[in-house]
Amino acid sequence: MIQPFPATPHRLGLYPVVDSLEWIARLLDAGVRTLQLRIKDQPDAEVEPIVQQAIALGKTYQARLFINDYWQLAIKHHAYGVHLGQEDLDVADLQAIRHAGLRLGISTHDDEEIDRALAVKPSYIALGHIFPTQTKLMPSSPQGLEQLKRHLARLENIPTVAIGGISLERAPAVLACGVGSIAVVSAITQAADWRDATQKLLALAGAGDEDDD
Ligand SMILES: Cc1ncc(COP(=O)(O)OP(=O)(O)O)c(N)n1
Ligand SMILES: Cc1nc(C(=O)O)sc1CCOP(=O)(O)O
Ligand SMILES: [Mg+2]
Repeated sequence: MIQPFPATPHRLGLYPVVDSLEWIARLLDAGVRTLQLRIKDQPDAEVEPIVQQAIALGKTYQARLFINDYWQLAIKHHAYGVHLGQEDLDVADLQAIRHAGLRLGISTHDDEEIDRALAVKPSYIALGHIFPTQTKLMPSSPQGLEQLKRHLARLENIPTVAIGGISLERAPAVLACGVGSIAVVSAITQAADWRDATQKLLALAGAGDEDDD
């Protein structure tokens, strides 16, 4: 029988996804407690010191820092968790991640991908992209809120994260669907006032259910 990945709080709250140590530091200082370091397609040697420092910072704030893609570095430096996409599932050593005690989040974009993700018994399932996004070139169409609701109905027993085009204005409608977390990039990193945007998003989504970590 497949062992489940370690649990996260059921509601992960506001979940910024950022690409630098500077962003990690300022968001932790602003009260964010679930976040992701997402650096794309760089050599491990360049990424390793950033991953290492980000993990150390996350621990200082007792935050839930997920490392995107670089699962070996996440294991080596004892991250809270790893986030993987469907293609990553083809190559990552899930057993090694599980044995190391890291949480695992998995991206999904349709029913088939949800089936595949559930079979791995991850810590959370991400559902995207909900709205059009400028941040990443997506091969699929936006799912919209009705599709999100449909997915959530079958995912009551696992933490869920919505991602893709979630702005401050759209966040209340996404959260009203019952999802436990909203992952955002541009709503914070492209905001005219990132601190104000972060506080407003934290007020809407919360920082996560710290008590049941
Ligand atoms: C919370 C969250 N959801 C989805 C993604 C996308 O992950 P992936 O499909 O692996 O694509 P890249 O981010 O690696 O381009 C994510 N990073 N975080
Ligand atoms: C990194 C990523 N993954 C997605 C998915 O659907 O899997 S959407 C996305 C980008 C999200 O950025 P923004 O909040 O700026 O739209
Ligand atoms: Mg990935």
